Amino acid sequence: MSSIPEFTLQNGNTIPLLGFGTAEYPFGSSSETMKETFLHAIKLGYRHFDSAAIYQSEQLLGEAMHDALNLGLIKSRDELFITSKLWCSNGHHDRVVPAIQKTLSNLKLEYVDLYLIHIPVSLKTGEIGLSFKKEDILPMDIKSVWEAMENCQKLGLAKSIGVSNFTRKKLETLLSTAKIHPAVNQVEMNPYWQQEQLREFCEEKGIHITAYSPLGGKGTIWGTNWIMECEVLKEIAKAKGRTIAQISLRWVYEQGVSVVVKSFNKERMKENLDIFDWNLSPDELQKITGIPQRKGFIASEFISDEGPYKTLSELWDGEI
Ligand SMILES: NC(=O)C1=CN([C@@H]2O[C@H](COP(=O)(O)OP(=O)(O)OC[C@H]3O[C@@H](n4cnc5c(N)ncnc54)[C@H](OP(=O)(O)O)[C@@H]3O)[C@@H](O)[C@H]2O)C=CC1
Ligand SMILES: O=C[C@H](O)[C@@H](O)[C@@H](O)[C@H](O)C(=O)O
Repeated sequence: MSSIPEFTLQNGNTIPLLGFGTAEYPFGSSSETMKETFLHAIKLGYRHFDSAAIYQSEQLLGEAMHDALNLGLIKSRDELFITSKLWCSNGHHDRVVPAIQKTLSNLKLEYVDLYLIHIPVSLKTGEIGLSFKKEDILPMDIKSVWEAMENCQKLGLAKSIGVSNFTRKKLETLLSTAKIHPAVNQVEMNPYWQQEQLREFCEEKGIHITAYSPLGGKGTIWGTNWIMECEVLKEIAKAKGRTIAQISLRWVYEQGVSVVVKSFNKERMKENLDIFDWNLSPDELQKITGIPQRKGFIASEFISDEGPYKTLSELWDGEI
């Protein structure tokens, strides 16, 4: 069984540097086999699980954890690092604590290790889903939503709190009033979207980055095939006797961030864990740094002629 290195967050809590993504699109489509997949992941040595209210994976993750305890795969819940996320429809001050309480009841846990604002956009509707109306889109009131996130930590419902898909500008807004600093910003990061500037800013502020879609999210509505079809990565993989997925994951890991990768296939779940006892050469790293940059996940469903975000540049504060 592989042992996954950990990183100590600025609040002293530790996060395993490789985590298991639980988002399978369409959400809810694999619920019959999901629990077994999560249990198998625990058997293989995954300890960090990345969930979200919108993924419909919380309940099955909760059941898998329960089974893992009963089977003796883990001795206590504390051996796991569980992340979940606040969906946009709950991105309002008074909906945050009830939302984490619902998440905890789905997971059958007393606390999550990390609770994140999923996307810095709010929706008027109370429903968790992607089929919202354009007129429901609102800019998030970051100050009041973050205050409620801080309450989640103060109440012991989350050991750490953080954000996801936050640009530098939105982090600056948040930091200007935050009493508890975000421990993590979970963002897209892979050889096609290396996030150099955001990483530099977050490092300065002590905010740990978790990379999502490290393989480009191949096969999802938000992802692309760019990584898995990349010639530069293909060549490096061939020369090293590794797979493209392993090269991409190793590159992300070598940047000093944590990474969450999703595979529900037993062989690939094992393959993705095998990235710790070898490394990329300076020449290989340089070739990857030279890959022209393009962002895969653009969240175009939040763009509307009526606003608040009329263009991608407005939504992403000029970063794309
Ligand atoms: N905060 C946010 O907004 C976001 C967070 N996330 C989180 O990050 C996780 C990972 O990102 P995600 O977008 O799912 O994409 P990934 O980059 O992890 O890619 C997942 C896809 O790659 C396939 N795959 C996995 N491993 C391999 C391999 N070794 N070889 C070939 N194909 C492989 C998977 O298929 P298969 O299962 O068949 O192996 C799946 O189709 C998510 O599950 C979620 O938890 C993701 C997007 C946005
Ligand atoms: O976490 C995964 C993704 O963020 C996903 O939940 C959203 O990206 C959603 O598909 C969207 O397009 O807004």
